[in-house]
Amino acid sequence: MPDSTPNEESCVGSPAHKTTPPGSPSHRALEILSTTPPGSPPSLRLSLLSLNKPDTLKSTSNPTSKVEGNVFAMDKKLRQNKPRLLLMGQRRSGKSSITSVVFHKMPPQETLFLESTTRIQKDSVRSFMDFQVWDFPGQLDYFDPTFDTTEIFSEIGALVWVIDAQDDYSDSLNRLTTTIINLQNTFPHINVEVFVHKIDSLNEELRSDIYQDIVQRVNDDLSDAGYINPNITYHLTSIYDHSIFEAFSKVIQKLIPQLNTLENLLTVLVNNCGMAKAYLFDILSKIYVASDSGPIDMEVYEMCSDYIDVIVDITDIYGYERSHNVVLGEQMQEAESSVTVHDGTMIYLKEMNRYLCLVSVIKNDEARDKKGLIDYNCHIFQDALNEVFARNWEKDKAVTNGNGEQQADADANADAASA
Ligand SMILES: Nc1nc2c(ncn2[C@@H]2O[C@H](COP(=O)(O)OP(=O)(O)OP(=O)(O)O)[C@@H](O)[C@H]2O)c(=O)[nH]1
Repeated sequence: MPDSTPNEESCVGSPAHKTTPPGSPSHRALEILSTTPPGSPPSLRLSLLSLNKPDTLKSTSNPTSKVEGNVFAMDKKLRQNKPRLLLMGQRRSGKSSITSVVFHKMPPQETLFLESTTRIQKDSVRSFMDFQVWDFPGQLDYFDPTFDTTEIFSEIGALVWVIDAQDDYSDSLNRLTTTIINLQNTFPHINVEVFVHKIDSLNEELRSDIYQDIVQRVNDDLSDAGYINPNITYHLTSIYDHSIFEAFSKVIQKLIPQLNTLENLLTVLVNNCGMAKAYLFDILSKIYVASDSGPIDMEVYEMCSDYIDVIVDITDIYGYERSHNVVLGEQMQEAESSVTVHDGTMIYLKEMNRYLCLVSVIKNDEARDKKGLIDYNCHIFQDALNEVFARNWEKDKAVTNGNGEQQADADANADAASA
């Protein structure tokens, strides 16, 4: 199983120097572009301290019943283990294409040559959060007594049901509702995410009709079976545009316990820097982990997502090899880049750690002229972010000598082997 972790060495190091160290008087920099009263402490840190508490999947009810026991087990396992995304649906609906495009950078056209999946394909994704993606063969009946359904569904983060919108989807809907009904007894809290897929060749009107039809039929079937307001989210997707990344982002975000914290941090950053929008992206998959509280503009999102490709491509060609054991001294370790496009909009990208990068859009003239300040604020944001995740890779980073990196790689290989 390939390790989908982005390679730290593929990042471009900016020749710029680190700005004023935290704790210096210019900590007030955050306030210069903001309405925060002078002298306030950095609000990013305050947000972090007040919000950095796991707040999902808590249950105080009696764990003796089977269902409640499962909720507890899921809660515990999701925190300790890698949550699983199960990709299910009919044959040729596009499941393997989705994992190949999102997690393996396969160009969409090449999915035409993918062979049908015959056994469960398990991908282990190592990133800001480790998770697994299980691609099920379309014909598999996982409620067959020979399958251990508890084993399959117990550590599940989300069930992603892929429907080919260009085909007759009646059978797929029947299987979907049967699956949900079967799971209701043992795992009632599972997130079901329905991808109404292959919408690229459908016009707007047809997309909307098919979407409505699917939602209606699933709701009707489930309410006939006695389930009102099932926990299902629908997404219109295609591997030929950004919609599949957008949909996967939404699925992954539900699994991040720190999502509220991240969104608050980004909102503070955006407000203080005069940014129009900011996204925190997973560099390898281009899934966005969080964004500020402003509305999502697909055009801006696509621009930010494309910009990551530009930087990663340039890095592949011109980036330098970083030796694990060399101290970089004053030089910034993070990639950083900005470009101003035809309408004066600035796109600003900054690597946050080996997995995540911040991409923001700045339209405000005053803000654009104060890039040094934005750099500084992003450093504060970076510190806060790394505290939120407080992960092993940060410990590795701190160990600039010794074998920290090799140990991390060994861990990665061990994980991949066991997956
Ligand atoms: N037009 C279009 N075709 C797609 C899209 N996604 C996948 N396909 C095509 O759908 C076909 C089947 O895709 P697969 O990914 O192999 O389907 P699968 O669900 O994994 O199939 P099984 O392995 O048999 O279960 C391929 O020819 C893909 O190129 C999409 O978004 N739009």
